[in-house]
Amino acid sequence: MTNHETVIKTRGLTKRFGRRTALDRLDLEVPAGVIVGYLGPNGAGKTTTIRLLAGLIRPSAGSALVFGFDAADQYDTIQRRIGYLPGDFVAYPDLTGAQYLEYFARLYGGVDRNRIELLAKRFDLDLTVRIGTLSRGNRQKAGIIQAFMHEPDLLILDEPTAGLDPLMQREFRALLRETRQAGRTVFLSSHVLSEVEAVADTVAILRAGRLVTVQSVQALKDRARRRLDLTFAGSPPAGRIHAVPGVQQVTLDGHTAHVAVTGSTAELIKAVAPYDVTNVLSHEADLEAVFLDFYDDPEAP
Ligand SMILES: Nc1ncnc2c1ncn2[C@@H]1O[C@H](COP(=O)(O)OP(=O)(O)OP(=O)(O)O)[C@@H](O)[C@H]1O
Repeated sequence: MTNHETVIKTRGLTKRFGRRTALDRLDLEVPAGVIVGYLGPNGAGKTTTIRLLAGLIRPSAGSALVFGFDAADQYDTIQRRIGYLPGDFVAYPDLTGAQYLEYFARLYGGVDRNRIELLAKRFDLDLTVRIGTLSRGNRQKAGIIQAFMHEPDLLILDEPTAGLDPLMQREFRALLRETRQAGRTVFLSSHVLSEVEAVADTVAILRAGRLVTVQSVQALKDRARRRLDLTFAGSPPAGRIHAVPGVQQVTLDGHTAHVAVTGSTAELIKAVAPYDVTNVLSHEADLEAVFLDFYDDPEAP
């Protein structure tokens, strides 16, 4: 597979449930080898999109192509190349983890048993325990192994880290990075911004069934406001700081200037360098605020 391939391509993809439009004319393209985070408030249509891509439901209008095949009509052709993790994953309670994975391995036309065992070890999952008696997090691990074990070219993951403890989330992120490294593609939905920010190349934001924006994580960070506390030996050069492009706000507190700036902070640092700066404290970019702007529906009552 070349890295220029378009893995997912939707055109006017629409899903209605009765009179409710869960997904409204989605146009989305995902190239090979990237991790896309699919974000949106509750009920935005994330799960609906994922189920359309996984061929589980049919669109009311428009189309979803995966590897150039129609996700609804030609799913059998692409099934082995896809790893799918459903969101509300309550599967086969009477099977042990091993039996459950064996069942899927047969569906995928065979999977290297060593790979299953390696993944189970990596995620610290006991495969001899019945799925029904596993904790939520451990059940999620079984689902993750099921999605990754046949090394599919595309992973479609609905809230993959739900229920995982921080250690396992870290392991999962490492697995995602390895997956991208291998040139494979990941489409994952999430509510957790920090988690998407940590792994995704691109974020797509959905609101009330409509795609609001698709941006690189870097572009979002550039948009975000950053706060810097600059402390000077003497009085802060407030006028000079104000004049720097991107500076939004300057508040003085003794020898310290609290500065809010959008985009790069390089210009600001350059501008104050000739003054006697004794300390610089940089706070994390406030991505959350950028997202809330996108989430906020100006047309809502
Ligand atoms: N099978 C269904 N029948 C009727 N309505 C549905 C069905 N599935 C989804 N919906 C509706 O479609 C809309 C989108 O739901 P969806 O589950 O895709 O949202 P989501 O973004 O995944 O939400 P969440 O973050 O809460 O999981 C919601 O209003 C939901 O009630």
